[in-house]
Amino acid sequence: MTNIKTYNAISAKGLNYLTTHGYEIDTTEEPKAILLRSQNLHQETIADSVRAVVRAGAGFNNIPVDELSKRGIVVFNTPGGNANAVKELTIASLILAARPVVGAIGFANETRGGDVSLRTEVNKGGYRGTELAGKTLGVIGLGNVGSKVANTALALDMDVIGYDPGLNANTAWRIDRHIAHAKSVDEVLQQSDYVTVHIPLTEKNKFFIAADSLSKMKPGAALLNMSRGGIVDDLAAKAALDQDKLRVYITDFADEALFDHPKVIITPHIGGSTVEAEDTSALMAARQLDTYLTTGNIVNSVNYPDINEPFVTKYRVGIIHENVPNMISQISKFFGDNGINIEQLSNRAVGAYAYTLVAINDFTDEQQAYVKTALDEIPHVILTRRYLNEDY
Ligand SMILES: NC(=O)C1=CN([C@@H]2O[C@H](COP(=O)(O)OP(=O)(O)OC[C@H]3O[C@@H](n4cnc5c(N)ncnc54)[C@H](O)[C@@H]3O)[C@@H](O)[C@H]2O)C=CC1
Ligand SMILES: O=C(O)CCC(=O)C(=O)O
Repeated sequence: MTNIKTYNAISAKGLNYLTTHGYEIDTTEEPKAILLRSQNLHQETIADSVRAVVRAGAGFNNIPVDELSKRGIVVFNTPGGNANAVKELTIASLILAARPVVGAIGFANETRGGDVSLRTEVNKGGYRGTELAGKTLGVIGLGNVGSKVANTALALDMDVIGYDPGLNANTAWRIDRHIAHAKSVDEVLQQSDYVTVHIPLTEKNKFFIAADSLSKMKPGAALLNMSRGGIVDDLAAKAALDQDKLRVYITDFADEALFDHPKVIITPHIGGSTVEAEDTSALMAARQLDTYLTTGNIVNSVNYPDINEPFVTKYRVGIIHENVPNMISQISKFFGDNGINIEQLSNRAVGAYAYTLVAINDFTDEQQAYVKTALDEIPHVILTRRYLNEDY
């Protein structure tokens, strides 16, 4: 039985997939993998037995990716699995930023007793809002979430301007042609009545929206942060609200500094909390994990290159190594020197790391035992795993 350690409430869809594929869940003993949502893994000890960590979700700033990469542990996420849920909360937040719905609900509840209808009709003037139609929405980060938010805002008759220097040929097509592409963040900040950020929390993106950027925003603009605490400098946002520069700040990340502020709406990190998003993300996570542990194929890794090839031989050896010259020739020479014929060899690199997947048919028990230890002796090899094709 292969043990998977889980953290957080993982949807039964994902857990059932794993149990029906022969895994045991939530056993802390020698786990082969970890499946989690927002648990802070930076504070956990990760067992030597772990070969993969899967984040059922998009953001992976809660995972010590650099440390795990050095140990040969593949880290996955589930891109797009919860994007629609975050899009819908962002659209709801846009409406909450335009119309004082939260205050109006409170007011309606306070009018109980006496002639309720008269009391609401006479006093409702304080709850007048504005319309989104005709206003400009600036979207920073046009990935899975941001592209959906931008496209949907067009349907609300907003003008939309987006900024994402990381777009490529595969991701750019998702964005409606009516969305203006800004060349700089400043362009977005200066032109938008509403600014929404949909970028990952990385070293570079820490306090991406701080005092300087807030000062470039249109007076009376609204700011939305459904991405992560730490991407917006909350203290700077609070100061901008207090100085009437920013009209409203809506964030999905609670912060002591923001509680009870009349111009702030806080939700408790519920962007991805829908039944559909939790099911989709957990199922994606479970499938990616099972695929890696049984075939060596890597899909949606955030620290190693993806290799996804049909498993048509009896065996495979997956070799995680540093991205340095001469690795492929050393690996193929190793197999040749040990009389093992390579049917296919796939290799890809990303950043400092590379992955080589070697497909084999004739592989004696003796050769397998030797490869398991000796391959790791090649300098710059981090970890090797052998895969058996049960269907061969
Ligand atoms: N509130 C919640 O429950 C959820 C929050 N999130 C957060 O939202 C973030 C985005 O999610 P996805 O769209 O699914 O990720 P994604 O990876 O599909 O898209 C992120 C985009 O941001 C762009 N980007 C990165 N740095 C940038 C910068 N400095 N300026 C402009 N663009 C930049 C990238 O090029 C990429 O296109 C996640 O990293 C996560 O932190 C995601 C899902 C749920
Ligand atoms: O509901 C969750 O697991 C958090 C979702 C999230 O923040 C993410 O996917 O990045």
